[in-house]
Amino acid sequence: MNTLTIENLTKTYPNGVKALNGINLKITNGMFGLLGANGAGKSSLMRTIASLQEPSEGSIIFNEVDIIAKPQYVRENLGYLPQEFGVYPKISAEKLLNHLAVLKGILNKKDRKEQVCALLQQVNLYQHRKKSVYTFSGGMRQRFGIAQALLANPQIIIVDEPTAGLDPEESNRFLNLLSEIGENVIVILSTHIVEDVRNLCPKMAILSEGEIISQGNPKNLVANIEGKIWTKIIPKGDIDLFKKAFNVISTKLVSGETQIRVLSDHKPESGFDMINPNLEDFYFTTLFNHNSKA
Ligand SMILES: Nc1ncnc2c1ncn2[C@@H]1O[C@H](COP(=O)(O)OP(=O)(O)OP(=O)(O)O)[C@@H](O)[C@H]1O
Repeated sequence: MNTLTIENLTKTYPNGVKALNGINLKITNGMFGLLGANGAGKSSLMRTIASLQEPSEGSIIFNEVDIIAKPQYVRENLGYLPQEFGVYPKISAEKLLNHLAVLKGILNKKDRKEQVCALLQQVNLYQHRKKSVYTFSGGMRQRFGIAQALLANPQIIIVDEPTAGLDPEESNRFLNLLSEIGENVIVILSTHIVEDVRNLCPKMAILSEGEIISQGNPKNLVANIEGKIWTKIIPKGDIDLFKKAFNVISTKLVSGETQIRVLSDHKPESGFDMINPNLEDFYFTTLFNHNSKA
């Protein structure tokens, strides 16, 4: 069993932005979802775990090794798919993966060839192996990204916002691939897409303004708000009135009509219907409660 223990992790950038503020997390094998809005600090946390930057305070222990003191240990065991992969050189996918495998320390030519071939097959890019990644679609690039992250059998895999910008079909394909990676390694999926976490992750945390404001099993978390989420279609111009009168956690357009969702222990007023909450409702409720405390 792999274990990643993060304690009191804080990151303040040189410009004074405190992107992480006292993060505590314990992550074991399986898929862990890290959910947060843009700017919440997800990439900062992922980069710090991947030892691409040092924290200002706190500790990260991976399998009993202090990886801030010994970043090499996590680097040897890590597969990382960053949010931005940068510019791809104009060489074939196969050559590029082979090159990345050398960088990952797979020096035996036969082993390397076997791994590159197996990974290209696993991510369904084998038939495109002679094409340059530069010519790939967004979904194909992300699948290539997973192939490079899986080189050298990593024990911890970090994928940062992997489905952003993918169309639904490509996104599904990518998530299916991710779910096949297995339960024997730690996979951290950082995303702002609630649906991705709901479908894939037995454990999750919500990050907001550099702090973990909730964590647990998605189903158990949603159970906490059962019977407390109410919905109503309202005239668009009345949003502010409802926001003043009730705990409006979210506003959505549904078939051109404005639907609000309200957090309340009892029916707010006539015209409201109780709904079965989903993870998105829990996410918005958590943000709402956090912001009203602030
Ligand atoms: N290198 C940096 N120098 C200064 N500030 C930074 C740096 N990187 C991130 N930030 C700031 O830290 C905060 C958290 O950013 P971060 O990229 O970690 O969030 P995120 O949740 O990954 O959001 P996004 O999905 O938009 O990247 C933001 O206010 C961002 O502007």
